[in-house]
Amino acid sequence: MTYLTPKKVLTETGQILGIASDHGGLELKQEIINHLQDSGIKIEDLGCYQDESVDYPDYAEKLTQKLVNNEISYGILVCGTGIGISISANKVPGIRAALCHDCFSARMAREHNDANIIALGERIIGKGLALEVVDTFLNSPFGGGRHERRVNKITKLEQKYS
Ligand SMILES: O=C[C@H](O)[C@H](O)[C@H](O)COP(=O)(O)O
Repeated sequence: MTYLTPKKVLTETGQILGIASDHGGLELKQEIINHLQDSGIKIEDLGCYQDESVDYPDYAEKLTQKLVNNEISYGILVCGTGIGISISANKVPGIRAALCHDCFSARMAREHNDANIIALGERIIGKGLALEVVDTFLNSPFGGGRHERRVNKITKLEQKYS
């Protein structure tokens, strides 16, 4: 079985990519939105919209709810480190949020883990690399095969402990 990249899914079907951040990720969120503007991908910005201090679990929830309701197909989350917002997102069944600050991790997150969200930390990564990491995530298909068996086991763990 061959799998499509997130970018192909999003551009060929018109499905939506969600993006959200807390105040610590606000600037990088905007840079990512600007970068993807001419990519043919429809983006929904779920906030935050101002630099006043907010709580990252609230924005992880806004985005993950849309994903589990099939209103968006993939997501990008940004906070200061990417840690809090990815931990929060991964509490939601069906979410596989991968914190990635390099292109190899971004590719593996898709190929091996079928991640549906990439998380980044604005206080950790520069804009140039962050945009390449996002592009790598969007252009990497799931590998299937042995990885599918393992991803199915992640789902089983969620079912067992929820
Ligand atoms: O993991 C958490 C994130 O990095 C937050 O963006 C960070 O904790 C916010 O910190 P502060 O309230 O000091 O801006």
